[in-house]
Amino acid sequence: MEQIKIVIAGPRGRMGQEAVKLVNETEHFTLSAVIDKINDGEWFQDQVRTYTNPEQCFAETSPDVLIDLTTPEVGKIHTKLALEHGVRPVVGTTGFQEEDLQELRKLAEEKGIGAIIAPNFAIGAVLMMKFAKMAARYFPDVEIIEMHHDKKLDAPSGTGIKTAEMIYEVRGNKKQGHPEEKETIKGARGGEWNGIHIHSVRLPGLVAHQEVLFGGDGQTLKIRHDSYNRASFMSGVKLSVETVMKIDTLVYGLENIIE
Ligand SMILES: NC(=O)c1ccc[n+]([C@@H]2O[C@H](COP(=O)([O-])OP(=O)(O)OC[C@H]3O[C@@H](n4cnc5c(N)ncnc54)[C@H](O)[C@@H]3O)[C@@H](O)[C@H]2O)c1
Ligand SMILES: O=C(O)C1=N[C@H](C(=O)O)CCC1
Repeated sequence: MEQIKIVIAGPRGRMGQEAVKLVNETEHFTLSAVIDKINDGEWFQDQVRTYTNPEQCFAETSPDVLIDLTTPEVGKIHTKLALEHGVRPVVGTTGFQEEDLQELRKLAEEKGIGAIIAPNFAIGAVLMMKFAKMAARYFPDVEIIEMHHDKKLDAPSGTGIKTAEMIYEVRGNKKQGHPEEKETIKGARGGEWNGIHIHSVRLPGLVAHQEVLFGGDGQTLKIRHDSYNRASFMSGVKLSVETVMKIDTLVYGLENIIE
């Protein structure tokens, strides 16, 4: 199998550390360099050079793929720079808006290279979203409760937003609850996107969890996924790296690349 040369941005982070392990343990993956916000020019784990300047990194190491696991603002910059340098981004970083996706898709297509932005790499989470989309056809009343560790920067989570988008595709906009309901404490009903309420819980001890709660006449349906560690995301990262080499547009969401 042909070697895929990979740069990882955010290699010291919770996800970055797992991604480094994945790349080192996968025979046809090679780590070319890492991009960090500190340690410019230093060796990373006695293995590859650290760059703080992504453009210099891409120019000097000519990788095939960038795996970005940083922060919402940094991730957007890295993804754009990667595409401009002909490097295929696999992005787990969350916080991308619709207009970011549009701009990046245009850039990927102009360059004729693939890009994958996946709010959740865990296969179980992707199935949870697909099942939620199926259920929404029969249960249009739904609320999303996403629960994450308390170091998370963005709320709602990328997964929460993606789930709402997938439900919206079949259900459309719908006002839920009492037409005259009023919040006596601001935010009590969570965030709302096209009538879908998303509640964000942040607690120490959690990793990444989500429940999609449907209600109908005399019944409820709960679809829940739990990631107990970051290894749960790595088979999705591996699949994304392999797939991004074969496509020539931007794919948003792993549900579009798994059967
Ligand atoms: N798609 C998924 O399945 C999935 C799963 C878990 C986390 N995430 C997302 O991945 C991102 C990272 O999560 P985490 O828990 O690993 O966070 P983290 O805070 O542990 O790691 C982020 C890392 O990015 C680094 N960083 C910050 N600025 C940088 C810069 N300018 N250049 C290079 N590196 C920089 C930080 O030093 C840190 O090590 C978040 O956006 C999170 O929401 C996605
Ligand atoms: O730990 C995080 O941060 C996670 N973020 C993703 C999201 O925002 O949906 C997915 C799971 C973990």
